[in-house]
Amino acid sequence: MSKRKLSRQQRWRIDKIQAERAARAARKDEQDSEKLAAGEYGPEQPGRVTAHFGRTLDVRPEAGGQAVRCHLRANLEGLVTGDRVIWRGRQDPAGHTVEGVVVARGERDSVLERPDARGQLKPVAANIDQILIVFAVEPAPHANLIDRYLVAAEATGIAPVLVLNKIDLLPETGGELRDLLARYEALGYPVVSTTTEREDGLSALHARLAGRTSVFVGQSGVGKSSLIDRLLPDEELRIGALSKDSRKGTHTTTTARLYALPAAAGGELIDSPGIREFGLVHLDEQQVAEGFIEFRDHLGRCRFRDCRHRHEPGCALLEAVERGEIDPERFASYRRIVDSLAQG
Ligand SMILES: Nc1nc2c(ncn2[C@@H]2O[C@H](COP(=O)(O)OP(=O)(O)OP(=O)(O)O)[C@@H](O)[C@H]2O)c(=O)[nH]1
Ligand SMILES: [Zn+2]
Repeated sequence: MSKRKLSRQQRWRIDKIQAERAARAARKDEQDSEKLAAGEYGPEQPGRVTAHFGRTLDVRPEAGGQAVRCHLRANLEGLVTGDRVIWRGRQDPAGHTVEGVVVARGERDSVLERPDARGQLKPVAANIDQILIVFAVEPAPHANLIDRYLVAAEATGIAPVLVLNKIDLLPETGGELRDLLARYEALGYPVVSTTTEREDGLSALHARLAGRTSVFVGQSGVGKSSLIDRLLPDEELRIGALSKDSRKGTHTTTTARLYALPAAAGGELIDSPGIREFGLVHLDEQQVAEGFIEFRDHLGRCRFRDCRHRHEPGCALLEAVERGEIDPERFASYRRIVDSLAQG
């Protein structure tokens, strides 16, 4: 980034704005302390962040019920959708919780990050149990594309699940796609087939989502929106209402949102346009190799510590391919991804 020189005038203005902002936050925090001390807020209770807008966020009580608009104590930073928190609610005279204050953040099991405008990784959602990688009979996926998504998912430590959508378009025999999927099932990845064109087309997916927090990712046109619309029929209106809000300029950023699935078995979905684009992140060569799960047993066993698994003698990966322990197509796919890194 080019270094921009700020005039003294600009510098002064920025300092002034920042000072005002800090003073405002301190004032708010002081008011909170007074209210907390005066017992205006109820007891501490667990909750989960369902949306966030800067220092304001929506928290759904663990005990159930509607999300409550909350703000953060001054010492808390960087909360994202999906975070577990401890918060306290304030009730109006009628006994409705009207607002709240978040006092602590819970431990995170996992976090999904995205590069911001400056290319710096920023958390966008937390406590996700599985990444559903959606692909479809049409447009047909390349094996390499699936591998790219799997590698990106493995790098987050969150379990990937492959979702094959539009199976209504599948030819009788199943064809190449079935063989492709068998390869991933053999590696231990769960594969779920879906179609939005049949009444019961989502039953296997429902079973997968139950009791877990999931995100959907995948290429354009594979049917993510269609699947999510079917899973959250009641949310459609809410999403519509929200986008009307943002047109008025209330919330200009598109935050990730956490939705409870209406299905009896429960489960949660976190969704945002940014999350759907997941998979286009930059990884290094080591992360790519580790993202191929069947390589893991062989990594670190090459003769040369800095082996790049190309033509080096004593390369444990090449030997595993030779012995048939690693699928040559997966190895070729690994190569292609590493080569594309060099170009990017
Ligand atoms: N035949 C068939 N078509 C489907 C199915 N699911 C979705 N479609 C169609 O596929 C097209 C793309 O679906 P979308 O839900 O917009 O796909 P998307 O992944 O959200 O795409 P982006 O918004 O571009 O990321 C639409 O015309 C859908 O009607 C399915 O199960 N079977
Ligand atoms: Zn090697």
